[in-house]
Amino acid sequence: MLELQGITQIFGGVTALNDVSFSIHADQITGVIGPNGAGKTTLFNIVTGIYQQTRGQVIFEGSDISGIPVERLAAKGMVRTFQNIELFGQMTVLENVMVGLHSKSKSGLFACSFKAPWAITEERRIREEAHEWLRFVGIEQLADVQASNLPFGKGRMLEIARAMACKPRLILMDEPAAGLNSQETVGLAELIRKIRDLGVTVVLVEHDMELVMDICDRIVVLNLGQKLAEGTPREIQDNPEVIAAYLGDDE
Ligand SMILES: Nc1ncnc2c1ncn2[C@@H]1O[C@H](COP(=O)(O)OP(=O)(O)OP(=O)(O)O)[C@@H](O)[C@H]1O
Repeated sequence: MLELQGITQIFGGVTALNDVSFSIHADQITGVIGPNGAGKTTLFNIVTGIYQQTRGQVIFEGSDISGIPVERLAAKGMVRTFQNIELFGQMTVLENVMVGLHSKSKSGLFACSFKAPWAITEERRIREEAHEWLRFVGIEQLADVQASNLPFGKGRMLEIARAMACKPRLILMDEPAAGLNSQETVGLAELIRKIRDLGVTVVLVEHDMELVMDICDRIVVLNLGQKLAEGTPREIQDNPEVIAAYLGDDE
């Protein structure tokens, strides 16, 4: 579904990624892990068009998407969430999801703002669909709250609802558990599984090893800008090189 081929990223004198290749399989949850500075965020930024890699190719469903900006990737079926949640703070929770749906609707924001009859029906449909996504992530009761007033954990759920409203085939999540308490992290794990079970491929960069080992079907380990290992959670946990470079740090 997504293939990274020989990705190299050099910033000035720093080689952040050095010839990294791996594939993301459809309908699976893949975790990208590694110590601080391993190159995880850089890799996400390359896949989502924020950085243009020095060398290598990013292939999504058979076509090269290198350098395509994130807004255009959503139309191709790929969305991402950010480590620092990015919401429209002055809008309500519901409106934050509706914005994403409007950008895909036939009538668009212009017709809606002039209340054309077909746009009113469309508006009703979009509102209902937005409610469904809020229900899906478990925050429907907060639909009318201003987004800037949301507690952090709920904001993260909203960001995921908004991304899912784009009906992606692939969702990339940058440290989705960062800042969540343990109860919220359990809820996040359930939600990520539910997303996978809808047939959406999930890739996450994450530091919470318990979460990664619990939910991922596959794990890719980066270290010092290179791929150190890939495999199932069990294979990764038993890999001596991974233990030495990373997992062993906690012991
Ligand atoms: N825009 C940039 N300019 C220069 N160097 C950068 C830039 N972005 C990242 N780097 C360097 O590239 C390397 C990889 O950084 P990156 O943020 O991708 O690692 P990471 O695995 O995401 O780390 P963390 O877990 O701390 O978020 C680091 O040495 C970092 O200092």
